[in-house]
Amino acid sequence: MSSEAADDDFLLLIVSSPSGAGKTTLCSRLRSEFPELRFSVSHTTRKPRPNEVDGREYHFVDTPTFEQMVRGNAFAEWARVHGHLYGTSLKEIELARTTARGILFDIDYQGARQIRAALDEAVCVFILPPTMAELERRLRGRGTEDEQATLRRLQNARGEIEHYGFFDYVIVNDEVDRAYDQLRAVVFAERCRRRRRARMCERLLTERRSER
Ligand SMILES: Nc1ncnc2c1ncn2[C@@H]1O[C@H](COP(=O)(O)OP(=O)(O)OP(=O)(O)O)[C@@H](O)[C@H]1O
Ligand SMILES: Nc1nc2c(ncn2[C@@H]2O[C@H](COP(=O)(O)O)[C@@H](O)[C@H]2O)c(=O)[nH]1
Repeated sequence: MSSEAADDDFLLLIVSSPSGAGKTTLCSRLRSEFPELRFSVSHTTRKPRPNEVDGREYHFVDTPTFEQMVRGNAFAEWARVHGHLYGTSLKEIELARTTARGILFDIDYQGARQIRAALDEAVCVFILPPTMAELERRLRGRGTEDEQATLRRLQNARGEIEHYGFFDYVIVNDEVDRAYDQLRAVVFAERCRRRRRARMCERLLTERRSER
């Protein structure tokens, strides 16, 4: 994974949160508004939920397949999260670099740290629930996990929130429209980073008088 090859305009946007805080909801809005950001489809050993499609939400694989990919250095990052394996393949990032203006990762803090270690320009956003009680209400309300998995995710939430200091931006998802406004503002602000404008500045500087 080379960051030198990166186009200076290419945005690597990582969105993380404790389970149930609302990052999938917010990322799906981002994907509609910014189709030029390619969503990174992770591999996971978790079983698909009823509405999930292989290749769309995740590449669903069994544990031996995932472990073989780890041994083959196929992942840019991978981690065990809530008892399952999840990973971002190098191929996902390469595909985004050749077909899109950026990549959107919905990954946990462990993955965010690994991507950032390899690609320093990655922008990391942490989504928080307004309260722990609301987190539980949302997770239970979604109804996708059984009781044991729900408790595990709720128990892991505190340990995840402890990593807030790593992130560049923290957004409290109290009211979804307000939280989304803040997330899209991050995209607009990051697009204006000086390093993403270097090519534009250089072009202006080399423009000849007659071209004005
Ligand atoms: N601001 C909000 N107010 C109320 N409910 C919300 C809000 N944001 C999201 N939700 C709801 O909370 C539930 C969890 O949201 P979502 O699935 O987006 O969480 P997540 O962070 O992606 O969780 P996971 O990490 O488990 O995938 C969903 O039912 C979603 O509709
Ligand atoms: N480190 C990684 N974490 C990932 C990846 N894909 C998803 N995730 C995170 O796992 C949890 C649970 O997701 P769920 O879909 O089972 O609810 C959540 O925090 C995701 O962000 C990945 O490739 N690497």
